[in-house]
Amino acid sequence: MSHPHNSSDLISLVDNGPERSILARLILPDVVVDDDPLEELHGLATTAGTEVVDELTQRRGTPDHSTYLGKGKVEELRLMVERHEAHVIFFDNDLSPAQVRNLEKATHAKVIDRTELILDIFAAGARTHESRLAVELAQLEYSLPRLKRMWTHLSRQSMGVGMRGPGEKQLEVDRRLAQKRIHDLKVELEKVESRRERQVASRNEIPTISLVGYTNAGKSTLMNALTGAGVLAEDKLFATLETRTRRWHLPNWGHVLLSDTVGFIRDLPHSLVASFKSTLEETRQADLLMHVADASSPQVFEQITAVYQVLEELGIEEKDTLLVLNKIDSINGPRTLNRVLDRYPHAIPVSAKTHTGLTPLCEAVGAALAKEFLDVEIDVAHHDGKLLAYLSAKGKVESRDFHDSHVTVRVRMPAGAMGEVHRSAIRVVPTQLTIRGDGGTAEHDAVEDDTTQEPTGDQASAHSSEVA
Ligand SMILES: Nc1nc2c(ncn2[C@@H]2O[C@H](COP(=O)(O)OP(=O)(O)OP(=O)(O)O)[C@@H](O)[C@H]2O)c(=O)[nH]1
Ligand SMILES: [Mg+2]
Repeated sequence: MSHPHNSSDLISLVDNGPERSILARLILPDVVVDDDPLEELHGLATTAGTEVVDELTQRRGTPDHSTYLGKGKVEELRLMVERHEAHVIFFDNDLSPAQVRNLEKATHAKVIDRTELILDIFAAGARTHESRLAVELAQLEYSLPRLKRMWTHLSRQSMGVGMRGPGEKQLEVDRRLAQKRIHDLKVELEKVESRRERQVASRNEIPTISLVGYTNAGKSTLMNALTGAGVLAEDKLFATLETRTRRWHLPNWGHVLLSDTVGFIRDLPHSLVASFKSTLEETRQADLLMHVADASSPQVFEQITAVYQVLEELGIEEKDTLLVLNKIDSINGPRTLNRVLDRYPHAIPVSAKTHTGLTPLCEAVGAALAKEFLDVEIDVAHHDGKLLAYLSAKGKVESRDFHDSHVTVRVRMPAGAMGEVHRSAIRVVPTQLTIRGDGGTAEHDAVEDDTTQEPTGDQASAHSSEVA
């Protein structure tokens, strides 16, 4: 037995190499797949830190009741596990607790379904108090009906830091305790949510734009290209798990706030979407969404649809949205791009990497904001303190000129707040404001002021500069 991995459990615990994983997917008849139906799962498996050693797919009318895949395929999986000494099998599908148990018994490997894998990635990447609460809640809600512990990596166990979210604790707590913890987490998250809601709302005089999109579409790269911010952008799924808001000087417009946030994925676990509500507060309150899609992906249409589905689930699909087709530098031939533009003629092609198309993008953002905000000169009676306060609260006041009978206020107002202005003002005239800068020299000042957003761990340095 010379193979280093042909060893007892004890030795494999001190083996710090990546866990070996096998990918599996059942393709049901109504599912359209391209040449590589396991590409996304492969990305998830490597993001989770495992080494993919083999893969298997099966087309079938319905899943098998007890083992999800058919008997022959389960036997194939068992042989693969044996041959590669694999630790874990990832399924691109969601499995019932009984199916997981039966598959684990038949293959002698850990079986992780798609939801659990995504939860694991979020748990490993969560850096802030807020996102940790959200992930722990989602993991507990997933594991409660199963009363199982979440998957932990061998390497992490051996390093003594194997706990992700509820992790080992889950084994010890009974159902009642888990329910109590879920209750407490919900209460805590509600507090965080309402604090965040107030905080984001307090910046409402500055137009806010939120980047949304499928994971790995290039949102963070675009944020960096537009604002010069140094947010983390990586070729891995869910590189961003928290919201970062930066000041962005939009040419011919002035300062706006740009938020980069967590990416979406198809079949994103519902519990996760719900618990990420506070992390997505900037997106919920944004004046405009920039939906970034990877135009070079063969799955671009499915990904765009998946993003709209998650937005709908969050109740924010009604917003003004600009579709941005990113990565046009890596599209082979204009036909692929035209195929997307045929379906989405108003989309804006860019490359965040080579900075192509950023000028038309800025123009489109300015035009979209112009529909939402008005630059106006308003004459207000001296005694109308209420209206003066309203203008300061809702708009961005540029100047006040005091005259004998009235005050002339030059202000940028959200279109939706103009009703009250027209009711009380002496006179309202549209103007073209010259928006002044904010005094700062850097165009990418961070605006985050949330004390709960304390980065910890190995990404601390990447994030610390953003807490203002
Ligand atoms: N070729 C090409 N690659 C790009 C472009 N924009 C981003 N990328 C690459 O795509 C990968 C993902 O980029 P990110 O900016 O991290 O994507 P994201 O949407 O923020 O991803 P998550 O935060 O993980 O959801 C990185 O490897 C980038 O270098 C582009 O315009 N062209
Ligand atoms: Mg990102």
